[in-house]
Amino acid sequence: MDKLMIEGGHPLEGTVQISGAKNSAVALIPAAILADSIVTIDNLPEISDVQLLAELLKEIGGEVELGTHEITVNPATMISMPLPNGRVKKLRASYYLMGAMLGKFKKAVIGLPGGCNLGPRPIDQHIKGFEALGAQVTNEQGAIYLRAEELRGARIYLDVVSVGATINIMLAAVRAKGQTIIENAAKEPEIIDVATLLTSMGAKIKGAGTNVIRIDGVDSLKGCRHSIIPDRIEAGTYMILAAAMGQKVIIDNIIPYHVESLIAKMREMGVTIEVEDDRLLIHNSGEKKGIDVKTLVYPGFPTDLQQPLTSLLTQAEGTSIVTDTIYNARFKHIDELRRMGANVKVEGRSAIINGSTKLQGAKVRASDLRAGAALVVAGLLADGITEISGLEHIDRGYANLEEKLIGLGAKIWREKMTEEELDQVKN
Ligand SMILES: CC(=O)N[C@H]1[C@@H](OP(=O)(O)OP(=O)(O)OC[C@H]2O[C@@H](n3ccc(=O)[nH]c3=O)[C@H](O)[C@@H]2O)O[C@H](CO)[C@@H](O)[C@@H]1O
Ligand SMILES: C=C(OP(=O)(O)O)C(=O)O
Repeated sequence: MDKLMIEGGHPLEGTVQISGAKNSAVALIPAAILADSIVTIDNLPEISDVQLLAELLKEIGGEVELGTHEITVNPATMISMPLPNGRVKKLRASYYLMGAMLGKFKKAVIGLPGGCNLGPRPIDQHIKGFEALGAQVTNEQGAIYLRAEELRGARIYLDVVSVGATINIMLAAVRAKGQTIIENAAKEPEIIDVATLLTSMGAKIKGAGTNVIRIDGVDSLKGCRHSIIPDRIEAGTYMILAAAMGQKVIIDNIIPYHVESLIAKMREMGVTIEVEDDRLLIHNSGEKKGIDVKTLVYPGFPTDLQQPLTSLLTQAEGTSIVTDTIYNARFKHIDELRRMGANVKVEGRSAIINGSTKLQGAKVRASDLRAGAALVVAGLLADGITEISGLEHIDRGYANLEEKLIGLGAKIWREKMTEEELDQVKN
């Protein structure tokens, strides 16, 4: 097992290319199950969630070729094999196998998903949607059993705005008889991306990206080629890194509109940002002001950027308050930031950050994906060496992290953990 080593204090300069979106890729790959012929997806991020999904599609008999930036899936030989545990627990997005396999085979057995531990992450709205479409759903010993004689379109109102439930219901509904209407749907760009792929496959979907999505079911779906949208959360992470340590950093291959909420909040802090067609230029503008941030569903400020932003706010003058309205336990990075000298406390769903504080390198642990990103930001800011363990979380969502950061001038590398360190992680 490796740890990430960062020698802090080196300024960043240059251009970073943003990869395809994790949260699109992990839905698009299961969506390929629904086709009758070959689906090719490009601009694929090199992350472990993608590798796991490729393996899961092979487990159900798919012919899958995973290249560096492209995946080809031939679903013709797939069968509805049960996937009760193993790989499904290693990522959140394995829940999309439920919608896709229910749509295609009218039956599926899938273990409960894993993913970042951010407090309770129920899937009741997914199940409510599948049941409304006519499926019988039971939870037996940690696996969800889904079965339907036939799927029939239905009107489904989501009690909670959920990205996963919106996409999962869409995946099943494209093969249902008649019309499905999802009300109070989530509006994230990744939902539009999935709808675009499904439409290229022959699905009839209107309203993706708004809070009402209408789907007219079709009898079959064909293969196609699709290119994934840029990862707005990876882009946001590099924007934060640039504001923390950059001289002049260009964040390239993005859709600036997708990161508007972060641009607005960073400008409020006093960061200078120039917006161009598909890139942003971030200049180091010296002193930063503390701000208050509340995470919301899209187009509000994304919860997935809350943790890395907290690290940047340790460098802002005055008090900042970061409130997460989406998850109730997304502050596991705060203890680690405190270890590095940050003046932060958690009260309920808010982190209260007093700055600015000089951070010191320390041995810290990433408890989840974006906690890892927060520690990378802190490590680049800190004096001395920071050692980050828990890299399996970071690798779920950041493609070629060290390569990209070294390209900007950072001093960052991986080292094997010692026996003693491995023992500490196990205990
Ligand atoms: C793979 C993927 O795309 N992950 C993203 C997705 O996660 P995920 O799809 O799991 O997140 P949701 O949008 O579903 O969750 C939003 C909120 O709704 C609650 N909820 C959700 C479903 C449900 O059936 N019942 C329920 O109560 C959740 O506990 C959470 O409080 O959206 C989150 C919110 O933008 C992001 O943080 C994750 O990066
Ligand atoms: C929470 C996240 O991922 P997941 O839903 O896959 O656990 C994330 O990407 O920040």
